[in-house]
Amino acid sequence: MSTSDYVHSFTVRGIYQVKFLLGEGATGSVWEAFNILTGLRVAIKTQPIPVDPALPPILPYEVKVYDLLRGSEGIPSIHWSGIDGNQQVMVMDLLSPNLNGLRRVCRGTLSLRTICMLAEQMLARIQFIHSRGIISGDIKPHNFALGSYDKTRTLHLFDFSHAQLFINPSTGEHIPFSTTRITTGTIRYASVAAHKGHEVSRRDDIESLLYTLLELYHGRLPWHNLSKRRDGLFDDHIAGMKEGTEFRDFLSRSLPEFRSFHAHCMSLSYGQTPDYALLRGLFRERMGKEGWQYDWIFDWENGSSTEKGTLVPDDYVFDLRFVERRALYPS
Ligand SMILES: Nc1ncnc2c1ncn2[C@@H]1O[C@H](COP(=O)(O)OP(=O)(O)OP(=O)(O)O)[C@@H](O)[C@H]1O
Repeated sequence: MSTSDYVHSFTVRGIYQVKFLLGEGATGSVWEAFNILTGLRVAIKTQPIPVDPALPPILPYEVKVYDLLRGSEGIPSIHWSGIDGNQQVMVMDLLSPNLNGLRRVCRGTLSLRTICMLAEQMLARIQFIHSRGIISGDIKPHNFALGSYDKTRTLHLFDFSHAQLFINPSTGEHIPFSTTRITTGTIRYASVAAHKGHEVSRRDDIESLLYTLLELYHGRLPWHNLSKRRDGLFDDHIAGMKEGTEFRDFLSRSLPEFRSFHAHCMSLSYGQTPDYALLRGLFRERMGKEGWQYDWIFDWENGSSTEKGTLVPDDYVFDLRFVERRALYPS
């Protein structure tokens, strides 16, 4: 993070004082701020109003999705949204660093115990959004984070800029299958069907969750280097790897839980409801077998007791903004 990230200082609606830049994504910038009346710390996502009025505004779309998901555990609350100056703005609950940053703090990989606890909450979040007729379209470590204040044990799912309804609200029916879709989301975690331009459904979120968990556990996926390219040159190659022997070999060297997870993903047809309980059961069973408790104390809080420890010395101020900037633009 460069020093220039700290000199930005502006208020939103005269109430929220921005402190610093938390991160930047494809659709906007996210800032940490506080309410000058109450002191409450919040996150603010901003996006310049498109110069061309024909361009669809993405942030108001995301606000609508949050509206449909309002009030549930593990989904950040929106405090205010609208236009301030020349920006679209969304004021939301402040979250902790995302799982990609935390994996890096833990020297690149997370323990199986932490993976099992995360899987429990990740599946609950995904099942919830699906129950509201929404698919994320962008399940990845970067879009999960623990909360702040009294929610530091609750994993949140956020960033719904790629979300879509899979149920047509007027007919109540599943959107029809098609094969002309442009691949959206993040290539590294995209499902094979998404690579092929097939319309996505709940199974694709679940397949992306498998890649997410595998990366958190192993530190990298077989197509890691290829997926760093931003020009899309290797996208087809990555799709081939996901279906090919390289990934099957990778899975055969991995845990039986992930192999069963993968088998379930492959068994799902378009429009079919995933068996969330079956998937949760895989990790619950492992927790039981190992005699582990769901205490929600994750690797990054307990570095001293794990063999490899974390990258953060005990006396260091726990500030992951420095880690995250590199995570967004990996070398
Ligand atoms: N509520 C929040 N609290 C703390 N950090 C947040 C919050 N929302 C987003 N961030 C961080 O800000 C960065 C960008 O956020 P986000 O992923 O929402 O943006 P985006 O433009 O939609 O990104 P993408 O390119 O993944 O679509 C990420 O590092 C994320 O962890």
